[in-house]
Amino acid sequence: MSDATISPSGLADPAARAALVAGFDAVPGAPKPDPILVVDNIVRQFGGMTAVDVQHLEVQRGIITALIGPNGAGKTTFFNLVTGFDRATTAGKGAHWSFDGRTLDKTSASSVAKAGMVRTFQLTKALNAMTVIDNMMLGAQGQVGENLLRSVFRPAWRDQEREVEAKADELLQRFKLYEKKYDYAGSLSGGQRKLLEMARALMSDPKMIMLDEPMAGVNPALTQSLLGHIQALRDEGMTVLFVEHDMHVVRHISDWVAVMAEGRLVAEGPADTVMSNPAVIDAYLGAHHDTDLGDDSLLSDEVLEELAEEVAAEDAEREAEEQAEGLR
Ligand SMILES: Nc1ncnc2c1ncn2[C@@H]1O[C@H](COP(=O)(O)OP(=O)(O)OP(=O)(O)O)[C@@H](O)[C@H]1O
Repeated sequence: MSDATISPSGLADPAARAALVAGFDAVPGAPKPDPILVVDNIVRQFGGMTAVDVQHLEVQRGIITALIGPNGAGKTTFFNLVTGFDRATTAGKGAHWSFDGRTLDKTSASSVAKAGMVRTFQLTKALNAMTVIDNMMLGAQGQVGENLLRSVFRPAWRDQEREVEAKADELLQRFKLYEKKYDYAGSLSGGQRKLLEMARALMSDPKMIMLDEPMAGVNPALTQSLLGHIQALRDEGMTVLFVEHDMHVVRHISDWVAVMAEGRLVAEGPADTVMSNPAVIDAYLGAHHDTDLGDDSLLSDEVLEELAEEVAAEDAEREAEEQAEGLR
């Protein structure tokens, strides 16, 4: 570890974080002083379509990194691959990724979670039909044994269960869900479910948490609360990697931003730098994606002119086609 890396108490000090990220090159695949996740040559094809082709990515320990990109860029597929929920087309053919120094290429999803890298999922129907506390207990599966039912017959299990429940209670208090402990997860609001997903992920004491669109469908008041929780986790020393479409959120909490487009990593850097990077603007506009990049100044005269030219060219092409049709 270099001197620029995190202190045991985490990177709560904004100046320390700014100093740390100032040391990274703002280029795709940039090396970092103390990466917790290192990915090489991870490719995923579906039929003839390449959904992910990431040649090298390092995620720095102890900070919040946002993974952004237009719809279909491959962000969720990338999450699935590194967490063992999907298999790279290059598996066994040069794909390599390691977490906290441990190779994960051939590791199952549950082993990845045990290694300390957890991701959130939308609550499925099955989980909606369970109570909040049962969801939490499920999040701790690795601790009470691979198979909860089998564990029932172990004498030590009851004690362990009590310990795990105490931990669940603590997390539910922290995420303001304790009053809902015995409610069905399906009865929670969208925002509360996001909080539950996060709380459940924390049951396994991860070193890194991966959040897939944590703010989607959350009302503004709860968004603030979720953002606060994410920042608090980082301040306590956890590494956060999150996918998000809301660029205001990305600007607000990210220490570093990685950008994917058409499966590839196309840019990296601090939020302000990345969002004014022409490759990023192209990726979003080129995908005809109407994402608000969170800063109207991005729509410079130059960009507006380019857009007007593109629209005019498309109109002219359409007119020419219509005329040709008319002549037939
Ligand atoms: N199981 C699958 N079978 C076939 N194609 C898939 C599958 N999963 C993803 N894809 C395709 O791979 C590409 C990347 O999808 P992915 O969901 O990873 O993108 P994303 O960046 O997460 O998009 P969004 O922001 O819209 O969630 C898309 O073109 C998608 O249609």
